Amino acid sequence: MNANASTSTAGYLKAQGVGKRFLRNGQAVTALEDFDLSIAEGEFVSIVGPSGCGKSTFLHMVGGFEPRTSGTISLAGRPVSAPGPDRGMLFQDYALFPWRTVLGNVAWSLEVQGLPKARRLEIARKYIAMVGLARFENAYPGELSGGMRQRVALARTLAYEPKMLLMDEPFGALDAQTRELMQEELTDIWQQDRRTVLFVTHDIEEAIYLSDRIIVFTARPGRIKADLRVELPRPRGAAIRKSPEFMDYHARIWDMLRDEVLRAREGS
Ligand SMILES: Nc1ncnc2c1ncn2[C@@H]1O[C@H](COP(=O)(O)OP(=O)(O)OP(=O)(O)O)[C@@H](O)[C@H]1O
Repeated sequence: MNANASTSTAGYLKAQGVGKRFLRNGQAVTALEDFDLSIAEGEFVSIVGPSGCGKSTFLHMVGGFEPRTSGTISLAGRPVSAPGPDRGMLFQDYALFPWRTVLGNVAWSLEVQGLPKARRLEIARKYIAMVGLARFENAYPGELSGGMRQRVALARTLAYEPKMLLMDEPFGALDAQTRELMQEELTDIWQQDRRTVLFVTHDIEEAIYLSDRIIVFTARPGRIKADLRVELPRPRGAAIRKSPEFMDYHARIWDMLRDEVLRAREGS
């Protein structure tokens, strides 16, 4: 993917002065305040932070699902004001249609775009194969494990080829072993076309394993406490998790996060 001529690669996704206030029981809750973030095209960026610091709120604003109270967000030079096919969202709950097969679920987003049937099936099959489910294209979600369902959801999001993937704790509901395997599959898939990704997680290890950059949020209102580049080589095999460099990143990030988690607890 090439950078749009009118956009510097560093500012592919650009958030400036973003703020969000909610009203809860008549009281204003400031989730984010004067928040700036710039992401380059093709970067895999994770956000970690204490519970309630505004991570999901930010992701939903980038997705165009949540209106901002202040500030601007643009993607590839275009202002973000509503959801669009240039951004693909993936959540913890797969939100698959139980009455559709794997193929039917993945082809659905292409149906919405009005693609002819033969083309829809061709693209859907390509992404189903990419997530390793070619043998299951006629299975229904109820016949699949949680990890397989999340792979279907990933294939469905990839199938409409968004410029940017927005992932909110996508592996949060999976058991530890499946989660680790899904992380490995996601990096393999990501390496094929290096789409821009913004990934929210509570799991420091997951963030280090997947990311080029990790943004550590403060307790609410969320601000950037640290912006760390992960200088681990790619491709990253499972063994990298045991390397001293990996453990050093883990210790540094947990040190920064611990204070914020404590602050968030005191404030809640
Ligand atoms: N629709 C809403 N109405 C009122 N308050 C909200 C709403 N959505 C989020 N909030 C509040 O905004 C703050 C940030 O929420 P958000 O879900 O973005 O946090 P988070 O960092 O993603 O948390 P977690 O890690 O627990 O998912 C929280 O205090 C939350 O209660």
